[in-house]
Amino acid sequence: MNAPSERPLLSLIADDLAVRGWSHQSLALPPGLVAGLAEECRARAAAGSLAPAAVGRGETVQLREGVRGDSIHWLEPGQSSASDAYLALMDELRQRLNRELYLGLEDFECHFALYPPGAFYRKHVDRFRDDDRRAVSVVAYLNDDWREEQGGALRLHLAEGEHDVQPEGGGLVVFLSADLPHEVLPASRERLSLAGWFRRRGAAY
Ligand SMILES: O=C(O)CCC(=O)C(=O)O
Ligand SMILES: [Fe+2]
Repeated sequence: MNAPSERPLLSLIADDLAVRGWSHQSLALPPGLVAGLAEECRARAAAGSLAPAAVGRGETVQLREGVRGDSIHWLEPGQSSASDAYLALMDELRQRLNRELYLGLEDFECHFALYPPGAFYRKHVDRFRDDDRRAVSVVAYLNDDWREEQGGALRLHLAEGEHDVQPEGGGLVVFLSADLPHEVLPASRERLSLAGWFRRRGAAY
């Protein structure tokens, strides 16, 4: 087994980001972690602690069902062992990206997202107009046995055309937040994920 500092997966992601600005790794997360995170997300949903997601930030924040239909819960350190394990892995990735790509990533913010059947997130970029700290986006999927005909793909609008990623449990998508328009297509079943952002220090106003 590789020591954490040697994890080849993290280097693959760094290489992809350097070469083309995005990376998709299937089976990136251990199955036990995926199961624990999915269970936590469902339990929080059942307890009513997911809130309808907003669009924008600060004074421009808006709830827009016509834009995105997911409900979310922000992760806090110490909230559960599964969440802490995920945050620890993300911190390893942050350090690796800084070491290999000199990105100067300072912190990570991340939320569970639950898209009910039919929900979608229209084409967007993740960097806010009034806050440019988000540098790298990371989405982890928590869905067992996803089938393509169930919809729910993450559609990346790349310079060379569209590329669809299925939200299969354990998969991880990483991309440069400022550069890549993307959208979540509606699905016929519930769709669980973690969406997060590595941030640089910056002048938010
Ligand atoms: O869940 C996904 O595949 C992407 C979600 C997304 O684009 C976002 O939350 O900004
Ligand atoms: Fe996004």
